[in-house]
Amino acid sequence: MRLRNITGSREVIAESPYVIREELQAGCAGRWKEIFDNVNPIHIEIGMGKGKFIHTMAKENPDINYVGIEKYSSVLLRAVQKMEKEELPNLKFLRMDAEEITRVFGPREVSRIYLNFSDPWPKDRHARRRLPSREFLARYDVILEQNGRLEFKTDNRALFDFAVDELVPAGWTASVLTYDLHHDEVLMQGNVMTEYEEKFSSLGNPICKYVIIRENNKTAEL
Ligand SMILES: C[S@@+](CC[C@H](N)C(=O)[O-])C[C@H]1O[C@@H](n2cnc3c(N)ncnc32)[C@H](O)[C@@H]1O
Repeated sequence: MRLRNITGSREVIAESPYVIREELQAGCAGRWKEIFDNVNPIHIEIGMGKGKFIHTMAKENPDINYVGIEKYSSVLLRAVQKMEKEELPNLKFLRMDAEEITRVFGPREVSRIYLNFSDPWPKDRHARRRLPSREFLARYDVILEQNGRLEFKTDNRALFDFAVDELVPAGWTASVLTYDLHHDEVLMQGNVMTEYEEKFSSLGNPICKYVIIRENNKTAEL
């Protein structure tokens, strides 16, 4: 998702108490419990778009800290605007490219990562930009705690097949996998719909999902 560039979006974002300013991001690694002022688990969504999913999750789960990550300020602006009448101390946003994620989160600092309807980057030469690619899995390996969890859902079957194929070379194994989430009574329990999920499921597209519990990540051996 890339909205037309909105003049002033960077300035509005910088003023929001929900957004960690870009010049402060590198100083967050290893300090997230201090930032939230509690020891609750940290769950992050990478590529949050306009933020419906993470906003709902933060409201429903006050004992979990949420960090939403979005690359484009024009998109993040929409999430920030929704927060103007809200008070959610367990939610923060970062405007950044997730390629830099190990700069902003320390080893084992994150309990759960959500990838929802990630951009497909259909050209082969762009495969490493896909958020469930092996290059990104290696980054997630560093920041996820032992027994941390990665959840990925999409309606794009080609991207999902790619994501599943990337698991073995990265040394990961899916604990749960479905090609039709919305017809799976068990997995649908507690499912929070994202903006893209609402849009594409209403068109009749089946939603694929995998869940991974990461038992033997590299940082777990530190
Ligand atoms: C297709 S949208 C999905 C939005 C939302 N997760 C949903 O399901 O409705 C993907 C979002 O991921 C963001 N994104 C893509 N690559 C990213 C990256 N490397 N770092 C941070 N955000 C990224 C895009 O800007 C876009 O807003």
